[in-house]
Amino acid sequence: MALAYLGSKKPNTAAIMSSPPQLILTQDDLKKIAAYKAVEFVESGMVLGLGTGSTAKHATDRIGELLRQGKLSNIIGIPTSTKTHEQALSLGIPLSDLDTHPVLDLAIDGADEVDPDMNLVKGRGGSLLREKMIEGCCKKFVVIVDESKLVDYVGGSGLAMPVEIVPFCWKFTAEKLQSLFEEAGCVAKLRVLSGSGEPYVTDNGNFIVDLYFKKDIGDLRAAGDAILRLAGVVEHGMFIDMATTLIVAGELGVTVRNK
Ligand SMILES: O=C[C@H](O)[C@H](O)[C@H](O)COP(=O)(O)O
Repeated sequence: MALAYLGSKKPNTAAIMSSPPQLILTQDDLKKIAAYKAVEFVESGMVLGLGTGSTAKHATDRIGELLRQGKLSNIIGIPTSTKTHEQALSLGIPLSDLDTHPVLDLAIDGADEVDPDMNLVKGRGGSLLREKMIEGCCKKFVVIVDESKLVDYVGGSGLAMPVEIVPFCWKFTAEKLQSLFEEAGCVAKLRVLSGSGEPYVTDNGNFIVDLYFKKDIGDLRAAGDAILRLAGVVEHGMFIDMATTLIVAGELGVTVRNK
């Protein structure tokens, strides 16, 4: 059956009525489809990295459901944020941390952007540091996205590439970050809360500076190293060569790609 992806648009009911029967899927449906596909990789006894965000939430819900149904057992989850920690607790998923389980079998998480080489931008939900620590310790890292996340190059969506920084003299660090990528027309903005305008504070007590690029920044490893060399930077949201499997749900169905 053909899958019609309407994103957040309202369905055009007249068009639907006059065309062959189609299954109308929202963007959230696609996220759920990708998430459920990823959970097929989960086996009993695994230590699992539990991602953060609206896509990863579906995967964690599904793991909780399979545990309740007795279809999975002896799972240990390592959550990538306090939000996911709370979700997993509410689902009865046994939890641990990297101190106790420094090697994970599998992690499942969403992404904000995925480039053709499966490099990612993550952290628009603010969880990039814990995600990078945990997903860097996994034997297998399954990334789940709807097709809107696919880009030609990192930063290609025109949306943020987040960098976690210490609060101390954040303007200084933000300016340094912006000038690093002057040639790419970079604009650095401190992430603030929409209501109060106060700085957004991560689970680790840090701030986030969002970098917006007008052009391709080129060599991602060089860019990442330059960012990390700046005192005041904690971590950046480029996940370079970390994903081992990419699951994309889109208009034409689901694709699974391994690296
Ligand atoms: O900090 C947030 C994480 O990196 C998310 O995995 C990422 O922002 C994607 O989130 P969503 O699935 O909600 O688009």
